[in-house]
Amino acid sequence: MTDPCNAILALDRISKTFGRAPFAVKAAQSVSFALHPGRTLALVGESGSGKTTCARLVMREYTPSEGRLLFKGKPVETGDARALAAYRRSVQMIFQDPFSSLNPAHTIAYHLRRPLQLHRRDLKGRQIDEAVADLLTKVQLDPALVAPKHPHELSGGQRQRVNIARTLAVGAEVIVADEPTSMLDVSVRLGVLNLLNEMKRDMKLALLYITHDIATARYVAEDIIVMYAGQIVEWGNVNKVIDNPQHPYTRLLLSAVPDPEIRFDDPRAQLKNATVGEVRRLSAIPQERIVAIESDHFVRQIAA
Ligand SMILES: Nc1ncnc2c1ncn2[C@@H]1O[C@H](COP(=O)(O)OP(=O)(O)OP(=O)(O)O)[C@@H](O)[C@H]1O
Repeated sequence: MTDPCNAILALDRISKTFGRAPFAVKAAQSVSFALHPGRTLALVGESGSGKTTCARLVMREYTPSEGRLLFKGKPVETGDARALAAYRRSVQMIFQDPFSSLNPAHTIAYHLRRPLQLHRRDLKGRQIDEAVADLLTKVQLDPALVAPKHPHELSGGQRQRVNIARTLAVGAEVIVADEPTSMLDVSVRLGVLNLLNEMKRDMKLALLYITHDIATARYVAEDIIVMYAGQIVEWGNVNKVIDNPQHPYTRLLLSAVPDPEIRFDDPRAQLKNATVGEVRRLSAIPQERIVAIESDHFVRQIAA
């Protein structure tokens, strides 16, 4: 997973510390992972584990305290304005709240025309309207119905599809999706995840799917990393990690997924507070040692 060969984007031992000692928060500690075209990497962890910090590092909103960010094998240098502009086009983000990133004063057509005018200068006049229609069709929205509407006239799921279309308009090769369905009705979540899956497959996009919900990771991702207190504690092939979790924190996350076969008052559904506290305490201790369970499944050793 950390092998940057064939990776479009890679984090190489990146750390990010906020504040100064003794109040410093190590939000990311020597984090390494790689994204590949046509694959999804799920980044899973509970609130405060460092997921959003990783997303912001990938988006270059944060500068790493240590480590390197590689794009197509080369370090992304802050001094090179052209390379940085190309990077910002290629690496796009979809946010949790599909409304916040759309301007309520403008139509959906306007939201898609703007990036096309900026990034597809070869397109003129009617060609731009055709490209807008094409983008909306790609995200399974009816262009005639949706293009003239304003964001408030669409459902949450439709708005998220418009946001996905915008990343395509810019020419994204990498999409960072930070909890893209958590604010949507349950009934439309699957549709948006399916769309991301199709785009990954058909357009060879590399996806970083950030979620606190380990249960959805298997649905969209080939690879997974589990994060706690800024450290990646377990990673590898998504099925191997979920079917054979080795780190107590991964087991804790999986045990918190409700089992439809077990009622909440069943003792098997109760998490033991003392155990949970101990798992968290031990998992937060920085650990260098990594154990290979298989060639595509790794776990950070836990303090004894
Ligand atoms: N700008 C900042 N300044 C100081 N501390 C920060 C900052 N951003 C994040 N942190 C701290 O870094 C740690 C990781 O936060 P982060 O937002 O990355 O976690 P997260 O897993 O994305 O959580 P959530 O799902 O709630 O967004 C937390 O302890 C948080 O308080």
